[in-house]
Amino acid sequence: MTAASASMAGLSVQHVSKSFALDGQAVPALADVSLDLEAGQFGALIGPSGCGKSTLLRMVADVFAPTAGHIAVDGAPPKQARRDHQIGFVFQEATLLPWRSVLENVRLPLELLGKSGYVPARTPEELVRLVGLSGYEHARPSQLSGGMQQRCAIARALVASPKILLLDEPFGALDEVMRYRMNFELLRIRAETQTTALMVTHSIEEAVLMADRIFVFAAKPGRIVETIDVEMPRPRRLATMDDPRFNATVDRVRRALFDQLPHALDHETADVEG
Ligand SMILES: Nc1ncnc2c1ncn2[C@@H]1O[C@H](COP(=O)(O)OP(=O)(O)OP(=O)(O)O)[C@@H](O)[C@H]1O
Repeated sequence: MTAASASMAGLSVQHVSKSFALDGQAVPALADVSLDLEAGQFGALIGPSGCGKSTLLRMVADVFAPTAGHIAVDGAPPKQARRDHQIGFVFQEATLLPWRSVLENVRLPLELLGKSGYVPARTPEELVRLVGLSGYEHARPSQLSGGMQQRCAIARALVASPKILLLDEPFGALDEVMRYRMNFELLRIRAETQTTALMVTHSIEEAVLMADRIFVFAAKPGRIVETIDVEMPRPRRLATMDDPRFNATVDRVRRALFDQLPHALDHETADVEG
């Protein structure tokens, strides 16, 4: 990739490896991972537990550095992107401050920024409306459902107008109907903000519904075994899931995931069938 195209990119991960020290040994968590997203694209990471999906997200967020390789967020190293508040992060748990109202939680990153004169692209009030929490501005997190808490967390992640939104199984704790509702809400919010997004999920359907590009991981060491472009028009709706291309893509992702474990699955089937 040239310097010019790198600066156009939403996210560039090039030959990234990560090892953790365990009992004095370096244990590889990720090996030679490369992926690209154009600005405004939605990427999904899917793979077995422990294959390093969260580790990759945390390196993009500059929680820690890769052992080898390069990451660029909108052309900048993660450290600089984080300092410039270009990274928004949403976790599986909403991690809201319980003593603060919805609006005060959304406003928090701006207060931490402490930059007088910083004018956000959208005010906290606008973001609360955008995520569908009008009327709940002054509610405490304990007065909200799990889905509403995640809406609040998404608004908080967007308040400093990040270039990239990182989502680590954001709807994993929600029931299935609420998860689909939140999927469509997130698609709508992202379409309005045009933020690049990278989401970890364990749901194949969720990955296909949301993403432009799916990165299928294998474990030990964590690596990408297949990159699948989702050729489905936007906006995506419930009817998108009836489209034959949706099911064809789900099958393709499932094959890429299960090809890693054919013997384990045969064994399971044999057990179930007695
Ligand atoms: N801070 C850390 N120190 C040591 N090892 C770590 C650390 N973070 C992650 N690991 C190890 O790296 C590997 C990948 O973990 P990671 O949480 O990234 O996987 P994951 O794919 O997100 O898993 P899951 O789907 O279960 O959330 C695991 O073996 C884990 O034990």
